[in-house]
Amino acid sequence: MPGSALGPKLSIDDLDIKDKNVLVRVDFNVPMKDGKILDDFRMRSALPTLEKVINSGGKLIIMSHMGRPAETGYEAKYSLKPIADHLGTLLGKPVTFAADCMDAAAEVAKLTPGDVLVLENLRFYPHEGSKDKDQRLEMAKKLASYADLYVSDAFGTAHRDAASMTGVPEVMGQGASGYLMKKEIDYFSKALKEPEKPVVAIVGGAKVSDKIQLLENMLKTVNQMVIGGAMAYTFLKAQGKSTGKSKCETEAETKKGKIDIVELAGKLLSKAKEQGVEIYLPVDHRCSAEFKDVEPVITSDENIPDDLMALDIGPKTEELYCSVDFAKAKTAIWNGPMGVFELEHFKPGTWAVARPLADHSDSCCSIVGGGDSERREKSGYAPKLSHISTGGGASLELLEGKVLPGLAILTDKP
Ligand SMILES: Nc1ncnc2c1ncn2[C@@H]1O[C@H](COP(=O)(O)OP(=O)(O)O)[C@@H](O)[C@H]1O
Ligand SMILES: O=C(OP(=O)(O)O)[C@H](O)COP(=O)(O)O
Ligand SMILES: [Mg+2]
Repeated sequence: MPGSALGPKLSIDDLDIKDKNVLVRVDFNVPMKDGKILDDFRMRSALPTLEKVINSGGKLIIMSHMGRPAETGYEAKYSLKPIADHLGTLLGKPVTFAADCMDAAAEVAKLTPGDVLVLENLRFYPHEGSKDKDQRLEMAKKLASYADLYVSDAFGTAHRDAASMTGVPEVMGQGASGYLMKKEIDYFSKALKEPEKPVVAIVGGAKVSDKIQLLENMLKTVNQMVIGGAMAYTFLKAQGKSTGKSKCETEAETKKGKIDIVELAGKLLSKAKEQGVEIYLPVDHRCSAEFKDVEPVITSDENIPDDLMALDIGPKTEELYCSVDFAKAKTAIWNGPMGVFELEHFKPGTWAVARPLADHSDSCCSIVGGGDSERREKSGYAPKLSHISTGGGASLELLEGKVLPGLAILTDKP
């Protein structure tokens, strides 16, 4: 497991913060709807690190991405301004905002010890997530110019080789981990080093092209894999079922170019069979003609009619998924909701999976990850879950055995 294999990293506690400009990369990519924050779990989780900088007399500069802006440049729905305002409430002090993350020197210069500045969404520049390292470094140099010290608390983004994650510490020649990063890595080093078997993985959500590529290696570790969310439709397509108007990803961008993930899903199903891993797929769905919170149409089987989109697993699937042997499982790893649980009518599937996990919490170590995890926590089952992680893709990559670039780049403890 990389966290432990990499050895301890320089910590925020090792830094002399007083009067220094401290640039902290956080993952404030929180779920939003109509400019409102649906779940601030990721923000609250980073507060100890932010408060440490403030209370140590540092000048705090916070940077994050938000969403996946399609075009480069400003897009109101992905602005971090509402996040900066909410952070002011959480910290109980004024938070200033730099409307252009690459032109923030004037705002930085105004900071006095204990002040807080939030930079606008890093992904408004293509450099942040560019495949071209030089382009990433160009941005990293600018960001690094604002600060004396770099701290990463963005566990949820640690699997991304982005300008702000790997470029800035490379340019500055220094990078320390914040408290959230350390807490997550410490937890996963123990829990995933040798996960107690049988292991059940529950995989859903919307980032299908990213996450499907992690499943092949996970087959080595898991005994049962329960699939929901949009991930399910790529698998059903591979089985020749109809997926209607559902969000069904068919291609993924990789370092070697585009790959066909329907084909990959088919291969995964055969491989799972060979390796004795049971894969569970939906046998019915809750659907709608449009992406709206309306009374669902329930399909009679796994096929989705052409004029409908599936937005949640159906009642028969709920029953099937509840029959998974959670009583026997010793470890359960859950990433991504079973449906669009932001919408009232499409949350039952996600809640249905949370219930058996909570019921078997005495015998099974249950780890839930992702930007939406806490709303699963709000289902009322969370107090019984073992660990709620701020990282979805990041925790899956750890489970798969990958080294997270955003962690590897941090300075080793002397
Ligand atoms: N059937 C579906 N169709 C479209 N989107 C879905 C579906 N099921 C789940 N989602 C969406 O997946 C999103 C979360 O996906 P993802 O980011 O991959 O998971 P996580 O943040 O838990 O790692 C939620 O916003 C949810 O609305
Ligand atoms: O929300 C995130 O990941 P997650 O949805 O897998 O938990 C992170 O902020 C990373 O975002 P990205 O997957 O758009 O790079
Ligand atoms: Mg997410």
